[in-house]
Amino acid sequence: MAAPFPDDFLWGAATSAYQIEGSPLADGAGPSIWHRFAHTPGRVAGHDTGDLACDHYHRSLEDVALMAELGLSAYRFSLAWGRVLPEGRGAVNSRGLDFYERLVDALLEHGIQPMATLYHWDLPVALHERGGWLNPDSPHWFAEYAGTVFRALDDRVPLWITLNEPWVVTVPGYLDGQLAPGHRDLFEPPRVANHLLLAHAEAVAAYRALGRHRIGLAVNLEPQHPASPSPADLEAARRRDAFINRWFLDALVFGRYPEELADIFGPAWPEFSAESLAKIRCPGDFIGVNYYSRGLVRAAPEAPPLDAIRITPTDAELTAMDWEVYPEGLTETLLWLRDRYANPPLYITENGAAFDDPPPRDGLVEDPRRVAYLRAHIRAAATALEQGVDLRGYCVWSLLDNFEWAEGYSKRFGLYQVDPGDRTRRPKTSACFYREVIRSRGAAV
Ligand SMILES: N#[N+]C[C@@H]1[C@@H](O)[C@H](O)[C@@H](O)[C@@H]2O[C@H]12
Repeated sequence: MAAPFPDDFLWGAATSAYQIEGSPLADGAGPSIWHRFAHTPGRVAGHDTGDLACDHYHRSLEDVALMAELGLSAYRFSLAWGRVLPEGRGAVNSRGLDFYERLVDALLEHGIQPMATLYHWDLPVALHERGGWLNPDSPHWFAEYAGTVFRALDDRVPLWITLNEPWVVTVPGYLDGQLAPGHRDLFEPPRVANHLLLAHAEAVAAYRALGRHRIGLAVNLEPQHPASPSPADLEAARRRDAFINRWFLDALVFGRYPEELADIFGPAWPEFSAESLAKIRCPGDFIGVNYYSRGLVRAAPEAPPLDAIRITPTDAELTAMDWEVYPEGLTETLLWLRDRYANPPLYITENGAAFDDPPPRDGLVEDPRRVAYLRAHIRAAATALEQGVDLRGYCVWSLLDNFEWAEGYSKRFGLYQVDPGDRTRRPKTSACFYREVIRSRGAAV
């Protein structure tokens, strides 16, 4: 196929600190809520923790060499807040910053653009004990942390993401309790979400003070399709679209929350002042899109507060996460962003799939289903590009099999398999496929 991807299109892979680094308390680092959550019995499958993970903290240069072999032009990673500021505020841990400076310098030496995420869910415990994202001071804490990192790295990091998936921080973290900090409360999520948006805005302001212009926020998006044409299912899909797709982006771009949220949360939805709404209006310089699948939605009065649930289709291919393989939903999502938010610059900051990969044979792991998934989704991205979407990059989730949050190490998204024993990295055929895609600038899909 003719490759619509421009020569400066960024081909990347993505990871996050707690999921790959290991050594969460090494060299003066302070514990995060994920360190505490993973060490709480019953919270993570198989009692897995991020204590070792992929041991990236000691193998980062080896991993940069793998990225160079792939021919990546970008690498998206996150910084562990507690490595930089062990108490979340105040004293800087220079050994923590040194780790990230070495990583960034190695990436640049290999011609790989660093794309740094400031927050990928690992809030320092010291701040959580002060109320965490429920505390009205949390945006100021985040801006202090962001400013510390900008001053140390902004001369070498061209692309910044403030928050990864604030919706996941808010809903699994504070509404249904599946992820750290594991709260289950109807009144906390609206306040947490508002503080996250204020934190994003304060970090962007700190960044602008440096005179730079390539900062955004990464959101999880999935088109919501009614399971049937019934009015109840149509209404349920609309509500879930507001709840997942529009909650944060409408706030960032328009300075207002979708009206459905007041219906969904009822008395738990606060009255936000015009001043507060004006402060969260901060679209940044691009939108990061994390896309995995769509939502097939039916009305569910038995599932408050949304009264809608995502169902698993019986006649579709599913990943190991029981997510439908639905590449056309990526095109739909990118076109929706183009039309709703006036064609903003976009990066696909995560796209990938978990499958139950076989053991390696002669040092290679055969993963044809992941190859097919990536091929179909890169093609879907190309279709959106050809329709005028300002798409500037694509990152596979993930470079390495890693700690998949509450699923532990049971779900594997990597281009490289990580040996559960000695953490040896072994390429999968999807890594070979992606290397060819990058070499051909997308023509090989
Ligand atoms: N689940 N899943 C895979 C992947 C997760 O590993 C990332 O940390 C998140 O940003 C996002 O949820 C997507």
